[in-house]
Amino acid sequence: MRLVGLTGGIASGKSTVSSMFKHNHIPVVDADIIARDALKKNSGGYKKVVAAFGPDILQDDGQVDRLKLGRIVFSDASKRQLLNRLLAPYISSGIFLEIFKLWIKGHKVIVLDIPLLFEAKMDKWTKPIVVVWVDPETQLRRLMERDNSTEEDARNRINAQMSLDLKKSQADIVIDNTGSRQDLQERFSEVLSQVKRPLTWTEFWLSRDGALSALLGVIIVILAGKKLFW
Ligand SMILES: CC(C)(COP(=O)(O)OP(=O)(O)OC[C@H]1O[C@@H](n2cnc3c(N)ncnc32)[C@H](O)[C@@H]1O)[C@@H](O)C(=O)NCCC(=O)NCCS
Ligand SMILES: Nc1ncnc2c1ncn2[C@@H]1O[C@H](COP(=O)(O)OP(=O)(O)OP(=O)(O)O)[C@@H](O)[C@H]1O
Repeated sequence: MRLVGLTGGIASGKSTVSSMFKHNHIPVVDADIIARDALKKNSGGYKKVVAAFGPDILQDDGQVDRLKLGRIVFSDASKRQLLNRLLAPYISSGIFLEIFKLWIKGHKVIVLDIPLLFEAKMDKWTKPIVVVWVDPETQLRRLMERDNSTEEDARNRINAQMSLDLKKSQADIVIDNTGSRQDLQERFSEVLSQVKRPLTWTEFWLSRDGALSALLGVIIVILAGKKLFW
């Protein structure tokens, strides 16, 4: 099984690229969705975060006010580290559960869309690592346009992550998303052929079909041994 790491900076275009993989029938595990579920009312993560940050982060309906919590953690590194520490067990277990579900279904290539792939040290589980890169001005502009946020909020979120250039330097594959959507689509097509190339033997044995083949082989050897020696 091939676990492809997909990461980048906030608003660099990960979700846009992620939807292109889904459109090409490659399953995607989206860490942002898992992190969102971990904060849903009355979940384990919710209880820990409310206990740590207090009821002021809640809306009238009892759900977490994500904009308010975002303003708190993206302007204070220690509070962001606290939030990350509280949610990390729920996010990583949620990611591995989703991978297992897809492995059982026999998927051979799975994309992990994880914004904090390097920060959470999950890059060691993935190969190749695809980094969606944009220049700082484009990133800031797109983030402010998409979220209708102030420049200060947008800069706080951008600065809360590892430098995008540093992530780019650690990538196996870089998608430069500073151009148009058409440019992105063309670059994605090149990346897709690399991601879909045949599995290596190691990746095959890690897939469901490989594990079943190995199990069948062991059973045949045992049965053949019984017939010959017993
Ligand atoms: C602080 C929260 C509530 C703000 O929610 P909001 O809906 O405004 O933002 P959203 O969740 O869509 O995140 C938008 C982007 O912010 C960035 N981001 C999210 N969390 C973090 C973080 N802890 N550190 C740095 N960047 C982050 C990512 O690029 C993400 O794609 C939310 O981001 C959160 O719960 N973050 C902690 C969980 C986490 O680490 N998620 C990233 C999973 S790898
Ligand atoms: N090539 C492009 N040209 C113009 N706009 C783009 C391009 N690629 C992405 N966008 C827009 O930029 C914004 C950010 O893209 P996207 O949401 O995919 O980033 P992201 O990396 O998933 O962000 P986050 O980290 O917040 O999840 C979106 O509004 C998206 O529509």
